Amino acid sequence: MATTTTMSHQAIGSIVSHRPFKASQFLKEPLNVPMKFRPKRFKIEATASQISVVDNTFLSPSKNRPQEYKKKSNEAALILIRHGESLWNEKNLFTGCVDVPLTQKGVGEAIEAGKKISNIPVDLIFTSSLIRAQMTAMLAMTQHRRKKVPIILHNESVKAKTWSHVFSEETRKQSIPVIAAWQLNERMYGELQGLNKKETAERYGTQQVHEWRRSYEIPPPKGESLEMCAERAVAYFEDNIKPELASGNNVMIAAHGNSLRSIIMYLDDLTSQEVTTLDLSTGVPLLYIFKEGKFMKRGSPVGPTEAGVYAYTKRLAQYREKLDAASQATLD
Ligand SMILES: O=C(O)[C@H](O)COP(=O)(O)O
Repeated sequence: MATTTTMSHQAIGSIVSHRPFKASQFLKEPLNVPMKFRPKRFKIEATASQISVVDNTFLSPSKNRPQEYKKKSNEAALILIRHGESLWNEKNLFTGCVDVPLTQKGVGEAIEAGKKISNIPVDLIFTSSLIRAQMTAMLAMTQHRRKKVPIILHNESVKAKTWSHVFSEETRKQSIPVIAAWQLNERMYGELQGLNKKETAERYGTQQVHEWRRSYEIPPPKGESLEMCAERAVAYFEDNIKPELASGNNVMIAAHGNSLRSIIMYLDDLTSQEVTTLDLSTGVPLLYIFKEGKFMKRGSPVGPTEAGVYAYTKRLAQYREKLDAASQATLD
C-alpha cells in the first residue's frame, strides 16, 4: 500500500531552525541501507513554518569532530538506552515526537542505567533531539567512573558551532561529544499523540491498537509505522554511527522505544514478524560489541547496580581493570 505522509511540526520533533528550508532536503537517500530499510513511501514536505528540526546534517558528526576524538581499535562497544520514564509514560499517553521530560522515577532509572554501564567505555554519545533522551544520557553519564563531561556539539549553524568550541586541549580530553539527531526521535504517533493508551484501546479495539503500536508496516493514523521510523533511524545509524564504531569509538545511543526497536531489528536481523514481540523497558541499557563488521549482543544487566551480567570482552575487562587501578591509586 503506497501512501505519502505529510508531517506537521509535531512530526519530527523539536528545536530550532529559523532559516526557511524543506525538511525533505534532510532525508537523503541512504547509500548503504539494506533494501528493507530503503525509503519506499516516505516523503516529507514541510516548510519552516510547519516544521522545525535540528539541522544536524549541516555538519556530519564524524567529519567535524576534532582528531583527538578519533581513535583506532578493532572492537567497539555500543550501548543502547531507552530513556527513563517520562511524564507522559506515567500518564499512559501516546507521546511520539512530543517533547516531554522525565518524571522523578525516570530520573532515578537514568541514574541506575548509568551505574550499570559505569565500567563500559563511552567515547561518543548520540541522542535524539528530545529532552527525555538527552536527560537520560546526561544523568547516566554522571555515574560513569571515567568522569568525563558530556558536551553537546551544536552543529545547527556555523555560529552555534563556533561559540560552543572548547579551546583547552586538556578540557577537551576530559569531555565526551554528544550529538543530538532528530532521526533518532521516537516514531511520530500521528493523531494518537496525547491520547490515553487504555482509552484508545477501548475505543478502537485492543487488536487495532496493538497493530498500531507493534506491527512493522501499519502506521497509526497520520503517523509513522515502525518501517517509516526505521527508514530514518537506521539510515542515520548506518551513515553516522556505524562509521564511528568501525573506527573503534565506543558509542552510547540514548533514544526511544521505537527508534531503538528499528535499530535493534537491523542489528539482530529480525524479521518484520519477530520485531512485533520486541518491547524495550525504560532505562535498561543493552550492550553490543562491533567487531569485524558484525554486531554481537552482549546482554543486558538485570541487577540494579552491576554491569557484571554483561558478557565482557577482553578489551572491556582491560578497560575495567584500568578504572579499578585508577580508583585504587586515588585511594592510596
Ligand atoms: O511514544 C510513546 O508513547 C512511547 O514512548 C512508546 O510507545 P509504545 O510503547 O506505545 O510504542
